[in-house]
Amino acid sequence: MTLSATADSATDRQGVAPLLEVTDLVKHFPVGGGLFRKESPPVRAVDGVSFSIGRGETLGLVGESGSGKSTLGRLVLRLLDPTSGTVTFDGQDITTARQSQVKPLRRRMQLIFQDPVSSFNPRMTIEDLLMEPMVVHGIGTPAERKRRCAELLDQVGLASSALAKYPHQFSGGQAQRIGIARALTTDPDLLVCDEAVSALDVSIQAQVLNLLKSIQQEQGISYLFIAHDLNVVRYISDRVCVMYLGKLAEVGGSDRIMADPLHPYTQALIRSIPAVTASSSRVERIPLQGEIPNPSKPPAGCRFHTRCPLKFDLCEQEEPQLHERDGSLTACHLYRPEASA
Ligand SMILES: Nc1ncnc2c1ncn2[C@@H]1O[C@H](COP(=O)(O)OP(=O)(O)OP(=O)(O)O)[C@@H](O)[C@H]1O
Repeated sequence: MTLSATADSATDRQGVAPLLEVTDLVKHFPVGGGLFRKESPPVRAVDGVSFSIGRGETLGLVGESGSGKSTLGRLVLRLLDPTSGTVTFDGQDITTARQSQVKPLRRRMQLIFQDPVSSFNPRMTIEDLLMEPMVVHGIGTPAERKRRCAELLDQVGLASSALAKYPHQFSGGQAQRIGIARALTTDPDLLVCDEAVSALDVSIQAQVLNLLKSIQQEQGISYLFIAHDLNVVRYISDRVCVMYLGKLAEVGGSDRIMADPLHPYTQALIRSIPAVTASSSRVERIPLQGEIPNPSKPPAGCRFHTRCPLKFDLCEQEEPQLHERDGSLTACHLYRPEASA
């Protein structure tokens, strides 16, 4: 049986419609061209991806640099227009909606990214920065907005004295807390966290991840949590999508993916995580061999076959579909139903 990634959707697990449903999403970026130059094949950044996110669920999205994670996150927020496919948010197709229809939805979907300070106007105080989204979306009276700024800073663990300061006066971890507070100003249902803790020290990472978890418990927000670090993704996610060169390689519960990865790419990602062995205190890791191929000219058949230690003839000829196996979905010919029959 071949299934789309929505087959293990939040609808099945929770009995209610998922908050977000992504179906066959494609984003190709045109390259080159011009008056005298031949147009090159487009960059196939996202190439037919389907998944869903339930209410209050965290879906992790992991893969090497260049696998298409950020593009996917921006498509979900309609910061980019897709080449084809649909994104449905709370029952509404946002891919075909006009920008005027998207604006009220955007209030309910916010982005947290790696370097919040670079997006902040350095001449604005933290209070002004927190006020801004509320003003743009017409939320509250000036007095209510002021009160909300102080509440939000408290929620993210910062003193209200921070309101009068400027972005450069904060450490990386504090700046990310401000980024989270700013994202919460519009009371969103979905946060897309794009490498939100990647630039932080490990101990600070854990504090910010715990903050995100506690906010989720209090407010029931859903997260699409994007990171290249599988350890970080595992810590915060209920389910994990493993992405390779614009496609999903594997989708499953985060504990299952870590304990029993099926796809050779997921296995290689896990082996590349630094680990302390029992016999020595040395950190050992087996880095992934080879480079991720050019997304303008992805390999035929399975996109991972050029780096896969388990490849066989079919892998070079036929593109594997996502198949259900042990409660997960895996796009690998090793697990096609005929292979196990
Ligand atoms: N605007 C664009 N125009 C052309 N190519 C793009 C554009 N944005 C992204 N790409 C390309 O699309 C591919 C996927 O990029 P994307 O940033 O989504 O990957 P990623 O997995 O998030 O990697 P990283 O962690 O390095 O950001 C890359 O080859 C990238 O160069």
